[in-house]
Amino acid sequence: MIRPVRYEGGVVHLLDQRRLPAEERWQACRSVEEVARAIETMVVRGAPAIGIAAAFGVALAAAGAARGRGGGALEPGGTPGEGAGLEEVVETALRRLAATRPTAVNLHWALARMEGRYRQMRSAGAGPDQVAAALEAEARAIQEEDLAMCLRMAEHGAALLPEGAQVLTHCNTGALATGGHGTALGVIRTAWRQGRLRHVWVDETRPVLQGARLTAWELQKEGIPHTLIVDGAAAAVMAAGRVDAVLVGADRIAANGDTANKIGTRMLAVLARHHGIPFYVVAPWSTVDPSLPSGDGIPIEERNPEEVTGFGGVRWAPAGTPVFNPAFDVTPASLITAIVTDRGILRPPYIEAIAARARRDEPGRGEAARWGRSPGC
Ligand SMILES: CSC[C@H]1O[C@H](OP(=O)(O)O)[C@H](O)[C@@H]1O
Repeated sequence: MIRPVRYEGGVVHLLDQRRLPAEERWQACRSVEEVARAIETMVVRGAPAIGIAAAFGVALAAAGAARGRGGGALEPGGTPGEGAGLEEVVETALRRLAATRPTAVNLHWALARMEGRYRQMRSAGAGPDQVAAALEAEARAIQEEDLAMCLRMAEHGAALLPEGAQVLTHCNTGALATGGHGTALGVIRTAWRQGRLRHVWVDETRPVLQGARLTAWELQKEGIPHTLIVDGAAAAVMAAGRVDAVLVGADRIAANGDTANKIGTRMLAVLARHHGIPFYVVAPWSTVDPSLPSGDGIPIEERNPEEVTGFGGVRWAPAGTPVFNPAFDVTPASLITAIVTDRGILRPPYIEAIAARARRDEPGRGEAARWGRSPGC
C-alpha cells in the first residue's frame, strides 16, 4: 500500500509528490522547518496527509527537545542546546506548522490533537522523554486512524455506485493524500475490488496536475481502467452520458455542508447538477469543521502565480502576466448529493445531519469547542 509519510528514527520521511510520476524519491525532514516547508511546497499534500505530516513534525520537535537539543528541531541542522525547553519547542512547532496551509482543516485538527496530548502529558507531570514518546504515539495513531477511516468511507461510498459505474474524479484523493487507501479515490479502489466499477474519468486538475500526475499514477499501479481528460472536458463526458457519479474529496466542510476542495470542484458540482448526475463529497469526519456556520468563513489559500504561468521550469505566459491562483473553491451544500464520511453517509439538510452526528459522537465539540484553528493562529 502507498503511504506518503513515514517516521523513523526521529526523521519524517515524505514521498516527494512533486516528482511523481517520473520518480519515487523520499525527502528526509530532520527539523520542524523542513517539515513545514515540505507542506508549503507540496512535497506532501492532501488534507489528511498534511495533518499526518504536521503531527509527526510536532513529534520530531519534542524528540529533539528531549534529547537536549532544545530548539535544534526548529531549524535544519540545528545545533544542540539551541532554544529553550520543551514548552517553547512544542509551542513554536505548533505555530509554525499551523501557518503552512490555511484551508485544510485536517492540518489544524491534527495539530490541536497533538497540542491536547502534549498538555495532558505535561499536566500529569510527564518528563521530556515521556512527552516525546506520547507525541510520537499520538502521531502514529492519527496516521493509522486515518487509514481506518478511509477504509470505512470507501465501503459506505462504494455502495452508492451502480453496477458497472463510470465515475469522474478531481485532483488526487488517494493514498498519497491520506494515511493510505484514499477518500474519493478510496471509494473508487473499493468499488473496483468489489466489481462495481467500470471506468474512471480523471480530471488533470490544473494548475498542479494532481490528477494527471498522482491519480493516474495510483490508478495505473492498481490496474483500474481510467482516462485522463483536461478539466474543460468534464462537461463533454457528462453530456455524453458517460458519467454515473462525480466523486471528490474535501479540505474543509462547514457546519451547513458547504465544502472547500481543489479549485474546479464547484464547476463540477454545477455541471453535475445540470446533467442530473449525483455529486458526492468523500471525507473523514476530521474534515468537518462544526465551528464554521457556512463556507463563507473557509480561508482559501492563494498560491504562487508561477504555478499558473508555467510548469516544471517552463513558462508559457508572458512575463508579468497578472494571475489569480486560488488553490480551492467552495461548493455550496445545495449542489452536494451526499457527504460520505467514515461515520456514515450524510444527506441534506446537512446542518442538522452534521450537528446530530457531532452531538452523538463527540458531545461538546459541536457547540463552542475550538475547531478548525490550531494553536496560535
Ligand atoms: C483527501 S483530501 C485531498 C484534497 O487535497 C487536495 O488539495 P492539495 O493537493 O492542494 O493538498 C485536494 O483539495 C483534494 O481534494
